[in-house]
Amino acid sequence: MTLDLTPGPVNLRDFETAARDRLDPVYYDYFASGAQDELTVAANEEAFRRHSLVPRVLRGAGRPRLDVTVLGTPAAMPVLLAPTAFHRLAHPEGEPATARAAAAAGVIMIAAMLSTVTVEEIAATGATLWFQLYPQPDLAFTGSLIRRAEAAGCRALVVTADSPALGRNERGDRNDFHDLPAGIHCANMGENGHVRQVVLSPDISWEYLDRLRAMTSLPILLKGVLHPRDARLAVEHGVDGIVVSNHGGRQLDTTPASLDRLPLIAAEVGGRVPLLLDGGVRRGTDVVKALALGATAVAIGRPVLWGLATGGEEGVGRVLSLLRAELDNALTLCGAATPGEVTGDELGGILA
Ligand SMILES: Cc1cc2nc3c(=O)[nH]c(=O)nc-3n(C[C@H](O)[C@H](O)[C@H](O)COP(=O)(O)O)c2cc1C
Ligand SMILES: CCCCC(=O)C(=O)O
Repeated sequence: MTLDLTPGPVNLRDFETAARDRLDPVYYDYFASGAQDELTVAANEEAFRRHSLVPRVLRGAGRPRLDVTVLGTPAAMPVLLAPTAFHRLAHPEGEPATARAAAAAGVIMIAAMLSTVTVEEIAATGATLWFQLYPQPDLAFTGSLIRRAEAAGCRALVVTADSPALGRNERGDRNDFHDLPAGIHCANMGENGHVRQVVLSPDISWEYLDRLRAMTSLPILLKGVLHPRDARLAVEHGVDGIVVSNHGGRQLDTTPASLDRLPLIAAEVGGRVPLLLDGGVRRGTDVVKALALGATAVAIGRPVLWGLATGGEEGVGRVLSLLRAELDNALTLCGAATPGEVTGDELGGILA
């Protein structure tokens, strides 16, 4: 017997390296890549580096509490699992393994419409779920998905608005990766023995959103907002929350970092609805910066996939516990007692 003394991943970036070592390179590229030159992918992480945190001292704040409630859903920390498609490409157990880890960590998982296991089976893990929807032009079908998500116990609907078409992914082109492998399919899209194609439609409009609003009493979040005027329109159209996001740089390349849009959107929305932010969150300090700039919570996409690819449920659990420990440490060092207490006052200037 050999004793394995390798420490294993100690932060979220280490998990990417570990996952790359294990994954089929084609699937690694699918998860890691962004659109075209991947400028936005890089910008998302870079934006966090440009901000500094200025701690307050001697506040006697005690150990911070990390729990939050977002649109009525309690969570153990202000970090959600962003919706990401096709978890069975990362691990044979797929989304249920992710969901079990989310449940153990007490965090909200946004289940992707394009999951490789049905929303009912993901919900059977007992995880707290929200459901992400790509609005389908077929409203009746969209309605049936919403009914299923509601029946499965999902507590909010996250409508992805940044995908009137698929972004141009050149790593996928180089790898000729355009179809799921045999045995893996979009499980929620099954209908009378065949699997429906997902439609990403440029015809979806605010009017469609009004129809969705009338179809469910679940809170609706609009995901993929970068322009303050769209944030205002979203509020006017009765949306309950906004996810400031550029889809992890996978849709329109050269969009600004989502973090850089957050203050503008926070100013426009003025606290009328909670804001979530995703894109490039890799550190507890990143979470604090997003909170300081106006987010109620953040979501992480790729790090969850790296955890899943590396160690299934345990890997995702480790990613979540590392980020939790980092957030706890960062809040403590900032002198903050709760996530809600972090304000712009805690944030230094832009260094770049
Ligand atoms: C492999 C992959 C698949 C994704 N699938 C979806 C999806 O099905 N629906 C969606 O709204 N966003 C999807 N996203 C975007 C994420 O929800 C999120 O916006 C993004 O990953 C956040 O950036 P991060 O990966 O830097 O944390 C996907 C992202 C990745 C990396
Ligand atoms: C057809 C959409 C694919 C899932 C997705 O959103 C992504 O890979 O970014």
